[in-house]
Amino acid sequence: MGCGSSLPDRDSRQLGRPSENGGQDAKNLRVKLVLLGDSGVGKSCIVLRFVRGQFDPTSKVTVGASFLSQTIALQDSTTVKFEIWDTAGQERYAALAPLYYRGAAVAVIVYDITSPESFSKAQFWVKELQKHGSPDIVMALVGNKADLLEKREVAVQDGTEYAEKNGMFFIETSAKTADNINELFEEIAKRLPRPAVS
Ligand SMILES: Nc1nc2c(ncn2[C@@H]2O[C@H](COP(=O)(O)OP(=O)(O)OP(=O)(O)O)[C@@H](O)[C@H]2O)c(=O)[nH]1
Repeated sequence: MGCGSSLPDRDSRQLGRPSENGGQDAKNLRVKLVLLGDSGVGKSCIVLRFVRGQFDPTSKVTVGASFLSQTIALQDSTTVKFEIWDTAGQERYAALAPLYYRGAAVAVIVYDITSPESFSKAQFWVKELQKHGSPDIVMALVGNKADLLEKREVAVQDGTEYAEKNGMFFIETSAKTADNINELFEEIAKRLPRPAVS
């Protein structure tokens, strides 16, 4: 289960079913977020860094999917509770992905800046979500492992341009150094549609 392998049972469920959104008001948002991307790009490590502030260099592959939640407070005193579904990137689990992205308000599509194949796979997931995801889904494109600069094979500009063309937010992160991890989730939180106040 990747970087999630060291998580306590209380918060981690393998092969669980996603829950529907709900239980939110204008000041306390609750959003379902799904992470998609090739195996090994660092999805589990991004979640572990965001939720626990940890990094596991011996991270193992995710089986099925795992679930974690984390709440952040924004400057306008809004809180956002992210219900995070970290999907398995291995091809054998691809058919399960719709279970996790269906009804998701946010999709974070991750590639590894040292792997052009993972960038192609990210584009596959963007197209899949454009066809089958919620029409108003907020999508973020993430180039992870930004600490491996000397091994970079995907230019920043390629990520930026692809994201712009597809109406996505783009950021490069490092789960290893924590660079831009909190910023990723804060930026997503700012872009969420706010529920109408009655
Ligand atoms: N240098 C570097 N290594 C990273 C980073 N993020 C993850 N890794 C390493 O990349 C490998 C895969 O990370 P995971 O988080 O398990 O990858 P995943 O995308 O969840 O993979 P699946 O579970 O198979 O879908 C592990 O060895 C991590 O230690 C990063 O930002 N920098």
